Amino acid sequence: MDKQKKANGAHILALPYPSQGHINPMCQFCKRLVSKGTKATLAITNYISKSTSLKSDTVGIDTFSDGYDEGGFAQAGDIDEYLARMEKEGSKTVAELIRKYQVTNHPIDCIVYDTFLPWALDVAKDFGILGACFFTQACAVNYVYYYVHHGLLKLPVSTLPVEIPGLPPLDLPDMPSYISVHGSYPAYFQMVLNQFPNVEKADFMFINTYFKLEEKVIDEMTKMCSMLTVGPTIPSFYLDNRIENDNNYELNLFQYDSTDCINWLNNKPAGSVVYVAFGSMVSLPEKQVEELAMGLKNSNFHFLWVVKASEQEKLPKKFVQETSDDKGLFITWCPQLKVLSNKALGCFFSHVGWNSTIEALSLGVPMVVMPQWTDQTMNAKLVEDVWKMGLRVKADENGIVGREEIEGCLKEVMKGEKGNGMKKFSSKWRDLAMEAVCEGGTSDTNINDFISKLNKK
Ligand SMILES: O=c1ccn([C@@H]2O[C@H](COP(=O)(O)OP(=O)(O)O[C@H]3O[C@H](CO)[C@@H](O)[C@H](O)[C@H]3O)[C@@H](O)[C@H]2O)c(=O)[nH]1
Repeated sequence: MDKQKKANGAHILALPYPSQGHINPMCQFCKRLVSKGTKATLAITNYISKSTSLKSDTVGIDTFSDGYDEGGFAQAGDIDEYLARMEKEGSKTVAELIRKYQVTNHPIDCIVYDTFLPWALDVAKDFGILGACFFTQACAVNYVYYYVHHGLLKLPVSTLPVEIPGLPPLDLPDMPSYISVHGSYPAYFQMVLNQFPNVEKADFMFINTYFKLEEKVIDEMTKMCSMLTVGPTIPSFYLDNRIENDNNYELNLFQYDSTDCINWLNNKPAGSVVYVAFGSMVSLPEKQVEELAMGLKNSNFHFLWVVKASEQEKLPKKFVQETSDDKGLFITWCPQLKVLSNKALGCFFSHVGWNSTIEALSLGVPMVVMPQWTDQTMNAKLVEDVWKMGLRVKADENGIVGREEIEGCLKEVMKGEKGNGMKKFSSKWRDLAMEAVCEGGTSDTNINDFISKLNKK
């Protein structure tokens, strides 16, 4: 490396899976690296770049092709086709990106790639640069997939509960849905197992969790592959506040105006509002939307409900008329962290996507959880039985959660005795999240070690 290049410090190229729940943590991880003197460029797809106006003040943004420049996943329609073409086109266009930077004063030293895109490691190795994988989801979830990938847990599951070191005994509904409903979503299931075949060849393995949150399972999994916890990857303002102007997710795939909802929250008494949101992918059946609406209405708490534009017509009209304004507010997207950290918040009614979960843990907000699929079912188990900061609603035989169940769980968490215990646990997880990212904390130390190894190369 020549002198000029060395003086510029290391440059990493970050490659998230192109969805909101993967772009957010990867971009935040990049911001941490930048705050410690490393240059970071985050690659989004051509389609996302064309259809949004994403920009970041600190992280460079560049593009690659997933093979569907006119519509992304929706253009492909089929996940098998999407992943296959993304691997083919992505490998080519990420290589082009690296070549582009090679002739500048900031050549790429390392690709930090999402474990959902394991082919990126081959691209890194072809160029003789470092490859670091980044697991977005909880360690517990990934350990179950690891077990399946290595044949340590045979499917369909024949003996219950499943015993895996570092985890509580697991019944079927406690595991990721691809396992409990064996044969469901085969392409997605293959994708989560495909995180593992080449993982040992990665130079670093990062995971978006924090040590004290998943201590036992991290210790177990680390015996097999040496994971470095780097989470929670949420804006610094909400935890250690060491990074200037890092108070929001910058790369939003959904447009929104936050003024109204924050003003609305600011006028509500402390702990009085239920925040309802289901991340970027879940689409609830109309019957479930109706039961949720009635459960909220009957519980009589204030609520702030994120209903994406594509879902709005499922809302019962009478309910919207009766509750709009003072009792409830409907929005199509919001700055979730600003909402979760508002004093008016009492609890988070969530689908338990991993980002929403780790955000609630980091901000000390108790949850009522209604998992739908993928990792969410296992996250729900952890929230209720391991971290004890939330309640999981129970569905009927048709998979619908009724209004009484929703009302009962909301009342318990907001006002009940169990709710008081959950609030205490929530504060504990918040303190430990803070500790992990503050100077000398486990995540901070892992990030520092990575940077010093990177700079020595
Ligand atoms: O109004 C909103 C709603 C959400 N968010 C943010 O969007 C992200 C949503 O992520 P997550 O809670 O993980 O949900 P999904 O978008 O549904 O994430 C998908 O990807 C995750 C990571 O793989 C999985 O854990 C989930 O199950 C899967 O649905 C979070 O950072 C939220 O803060 C907002 O900013 N505003």
